Amino acid sequence: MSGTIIKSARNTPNAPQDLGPYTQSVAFSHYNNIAAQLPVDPRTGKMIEGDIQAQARQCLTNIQAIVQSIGHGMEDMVKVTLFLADIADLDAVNAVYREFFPHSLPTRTVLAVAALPLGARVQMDALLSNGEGTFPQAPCPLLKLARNSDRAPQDPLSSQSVAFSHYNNIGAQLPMDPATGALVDGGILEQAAQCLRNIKTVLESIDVPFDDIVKVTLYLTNLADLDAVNEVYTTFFPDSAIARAVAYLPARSVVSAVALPLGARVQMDAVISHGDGTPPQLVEDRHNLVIRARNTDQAPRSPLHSQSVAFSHYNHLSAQLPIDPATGKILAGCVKEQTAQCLGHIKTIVESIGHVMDDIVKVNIQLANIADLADMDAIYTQYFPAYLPARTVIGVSELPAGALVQIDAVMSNAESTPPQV
Ligand SMILES: CC(=[NH2+])C(=O)[O-]
Repeated sequence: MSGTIIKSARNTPNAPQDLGPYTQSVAFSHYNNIAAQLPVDPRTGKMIEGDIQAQARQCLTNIQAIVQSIGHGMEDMVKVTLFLADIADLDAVNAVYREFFPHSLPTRTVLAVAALPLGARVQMDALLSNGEGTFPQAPCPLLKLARNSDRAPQDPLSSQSVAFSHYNNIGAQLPMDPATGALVDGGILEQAAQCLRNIKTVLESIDVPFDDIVKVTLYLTNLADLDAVNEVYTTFFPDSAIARAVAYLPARSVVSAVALPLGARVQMDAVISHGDGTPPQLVEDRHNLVIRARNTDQAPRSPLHSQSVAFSHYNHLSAQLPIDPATGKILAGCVKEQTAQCLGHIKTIVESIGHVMDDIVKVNIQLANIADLADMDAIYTQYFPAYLPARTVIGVSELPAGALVQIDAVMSNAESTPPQV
């Protein structure tokens, strides 16, 4: 599809530019993907001195500088993901976070991870609404819709769902009972079921079917819980008779967190197709909504997710582990070989649906050892020689079967799926 897609990849000197091979913001269609921001002062290119609040303020100042450099404001934010080195820092970060979102709260996902680049204590990435669009969309005034329901857990610092254009974003749902505001009793099975029930409740509150989910990210504090979570997951997906008939499963990524808010063992966030859109799309468009889930035998298949799920002008790719196609097992090799294997799978999936790597707008990378970052980058840049997507890198405590790296991606989808407006 290269050549028909016009992405807008932009950098400003008012935010850090040279911390890795990424573009600060990559806009396509009605969304703009903001690369993870570290607490680095753009004037020195170095981590700032200071406590966790100073670090949080610098991350948000960098995001604000990027957003303002492209004519937007923080009120246009749809989603923020907040990565902490220590979950105990959350209250301190929240106090700063609130200052940057006085009026309109994006959805939010919070997790503590094993390590962040440069030894930072905090990092944040973001998704921005992009009403002006990129070619082939014409600029038009669009409304962002942030909605909350009393029937799902309330979070004073996150909207439950923020819809814009043809997508809706659901903030991370903890296994919280909305009636008590506390975690549900029980173990991982009960917690996983409550996360999914909360997502379902949020969707019902805005009259959106569960199978309109295109991507789910699971955050687990212990990967040994994954089989139990999957057991519950498959009782929720597919949901409707139509989705069961085609065995529809959203794209999916699993992230190993060191800790989650409230001491939860699991949380989940989701990206939703939004057939009715926000104005000027028509509610009637919902009836023509097409979600295109695709798999190729040339890349690892899973009974738990589709390799790629396209809707409207975006396509979501499931996280790719460095699975060796010859053995079906994690490639026995160093991080460079494993990175090439993950990106090789992504390239195969991308090409199987008629796209090229340059159509990718955002990449998320999990490293088992953050010290592998430079080696991973050495391979990464070979896959993006001409243009660099926005990007987020985290160090995780664990990856399945001892893998060293896992990578997922979001891709522009200029051909679109109906409704085409
Ligand atoms: C710092 C960052 N966003 C990256 O991808 O290396």
